[in-house]
Amino acid sequence: MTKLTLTAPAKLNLFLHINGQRDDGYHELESLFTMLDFGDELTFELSDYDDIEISGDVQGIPKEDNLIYKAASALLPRRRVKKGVTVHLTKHLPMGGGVGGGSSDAATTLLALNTLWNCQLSLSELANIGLQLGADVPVFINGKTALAQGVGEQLSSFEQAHKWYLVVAPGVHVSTAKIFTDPALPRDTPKLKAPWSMTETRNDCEELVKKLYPEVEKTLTWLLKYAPSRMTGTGSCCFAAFDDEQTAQRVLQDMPSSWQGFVAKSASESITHKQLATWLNKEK
Ligand SMILES: C[C@](O)(CO)[C@H](O)COP(=O)(O)OP(=O)(O)OC[C@H]1O[C@@H](n2ccc(N)nc2=O)[C@H](O)[C@@H]1O
Ligand SMILES: Nc1ncnc2c1ncn2[C@@H]1O[C@H](COP(=O)(O)OP(=O)(O)OP(=O)(O)O)[C@@H](O)[C@H]1O
Repeated sequence: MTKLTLTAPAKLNLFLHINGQRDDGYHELESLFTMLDFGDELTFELSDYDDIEISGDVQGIPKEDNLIYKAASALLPRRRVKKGVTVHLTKHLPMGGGVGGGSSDAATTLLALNTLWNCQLSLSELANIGLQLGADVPVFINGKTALAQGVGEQLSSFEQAHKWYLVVAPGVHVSTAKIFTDPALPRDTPKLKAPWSMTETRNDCEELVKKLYPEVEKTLTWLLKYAPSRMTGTGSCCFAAFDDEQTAQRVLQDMPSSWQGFVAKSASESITHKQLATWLNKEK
C-alpha cells in the first residue's frame, strides 16, 4: 500500500509589518517568513475506500473544519488516481500559536496528495488553492525563507543567516481574527525601502497582544534576558534567536514549567520538500 510520511514544519515571522487594510478587511503585510526544522508529522496512506479519513491528534477539531480535510477535499476534483486517503496526524506544534501549524498541515497535504493522486499541479497552482484555505498556506507550499507581501501571497526569496530558535508557547490562545479586527492595531507602517536592515523591523501585533494577554508580555520579558526575542504572527508564541543549539537548550531547561517550548534551527528549504524529493527518488 502506498504510504508517505512528511513533516509539516513550523514557521516564524521574523518581523511582521502591517501597511494597510484592503476593502475586504484583509491586511496588507510585509513579513519575513522562515521555516524551522521541526513540525507536525503526517502519514498519508491511499485506500480503496473513496473517502478522506483523518486519525491521530484531531481532538477538538470537527473533521470538516480540519485544514487537512479541507486541503484534501480541494484536490479531489483534480486527482488522476481513484483512491481515497487516510491521513494520520501527530501534532507537535501548538495550535493557534502563530507558528502556522494548521496552514503547514494544509500545505503538506496539498504537496503529498498532488504526488499520491498524480494531480500534476505546479507549485503555483497548489499555492493558489492553498490561499483559499489560509493566508499562510502559500508560504509553506513555496517552502523557502521568503519576504511576503500583499496578504502574504506575494513571495520573494530572501537569504537569511540561520539561527537556533527557542520557541515558547505561553499557554494562551490568541485569535488571529480578534487581533486583526481590534481598532488599536497599528495599520500604517510604511513599506520597507531597499536597502533595509532587520534592526528597523518589528512585529506590529506585539504591543496589542502583550496588552490583551499579560502572559505573552511575561514570556517576552523573560526571553529578552537571554537573547533578542519577538512574537511570531499574531502570537501567542514568542521566539529567541541563538547562534548555537547548546545555549538555546540551556535556556529551555530554565523555562518556567507552565510554558511549553522547543528548540529548532531555521532552514533555507522546508523539510517537507526535502522529504518529498527523497521519497520520489526511492519510488523511481
Ligand atoms: C498574520 C499571520 O499570522 C502571519 O503569518 C498570517 O498571515 C495569518 O494567517 P492565517 O491564520 O492563515 O490567516 P487566515 O486564516 O487566512 O485569516 C484569519 C483572519 O486573520 C485576518 N487576516 C489574515 C491575514 C491577513 N493578511 N489579513 C487579515 O486581516 C482575517 O480577519 C482573517 O479572518
Ligand atoms: N490540522 C490543524 N492543525 C491545527 N489547527 C487546525 C487544523 N485544522 C484546523 N485548525 C484550526 O485552525 C486554527 C489556527 O491554527 P494554526 O495552528 O495554524 O494557527 P497559528 O499558528 O496561529 O497560525 P498563523 O500564524 O497562520 O495564524 C486552530 O485554532 C484550529 O481551530
